[in-house]
Amino acid sequence: MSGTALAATDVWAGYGGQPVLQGATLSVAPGETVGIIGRSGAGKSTLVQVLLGRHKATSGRATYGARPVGKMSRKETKAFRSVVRAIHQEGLVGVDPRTTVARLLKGTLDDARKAGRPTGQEPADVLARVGLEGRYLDRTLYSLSGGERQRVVLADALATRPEILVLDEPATALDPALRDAVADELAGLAEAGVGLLVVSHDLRLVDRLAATVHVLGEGRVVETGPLGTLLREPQHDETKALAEAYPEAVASFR
Ligand SMILES: Nc1ncnc2c1ncn2[C@@H]1O[C@H](COP(=O)(O)OP(=O)(O)OP(=O)(O)O)[C@@H](O)[C@H]1O
Repeated sequence: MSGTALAATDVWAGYGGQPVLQGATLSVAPGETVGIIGRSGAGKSTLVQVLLGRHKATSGRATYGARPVGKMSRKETKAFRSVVRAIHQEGLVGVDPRTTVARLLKGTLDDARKAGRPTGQEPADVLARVGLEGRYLDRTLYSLSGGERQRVVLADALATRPEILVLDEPATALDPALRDAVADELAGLAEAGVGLLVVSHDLRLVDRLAATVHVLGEGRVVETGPLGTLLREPQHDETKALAEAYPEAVASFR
């Protein structure tokens, strides 16, 4: 499945008949780094959920290669979930907080093996990549600090050697030093060819990680470009509003 793009094409979606996305189109493939910015409530997380097959589009398509993500068989879904990994601001949705770190990572590594992507890694190897020592293996997720948990979430995402990482506010619970360390790790992955789709209000992080940035507004992508260009010379009203909301970021691009 190498080189396969994850794409949204003219996606419409919402909640209880209320539209949020109204014709959103974008894609990310291995070797590409793509950002999504937009005002709070613009639908960034909704678009991510549609791309991951976790929220149904009312019209339009979310596809991985030629396959619609919402219509994969169980086996295909398993393979998809080990190649396209996601990190959310809420952390590990649906995982029992009493699970130990070792158990979580072992489960992920086993799933990757079953999906035909053996990694040859042990949970301790995976943890070491995010700077956590082996003593964390026996800790429950519940007992970790917010920052430790977020690093475990990242370790878990990296465990399957994904081709595309979808990051929805990946660094919110981290202190500045850790945030930089995580950004370094993610930038390194991008250099190694992992595709990144980054959603964040942290424009420094978006600029560091994403070569191409889409502005989501009015339910669709209203403007696209490198972040510096978007903020220095915003064309669309949504981009202008964002530039006004982040004066420090704009100043840093002057
Ligand atoms: N499960 C849900 N049920 C009903 N409405 C929802 C649900 N999830 C999101 N929404 C609404 O859909 C709209 C878009 O939400 P979404 O989380 O996609 O925006 P966002 O751009 O990611 O926002 P933020 O930057 O604040 O995280 C918001 O008005 C939100 O209240």
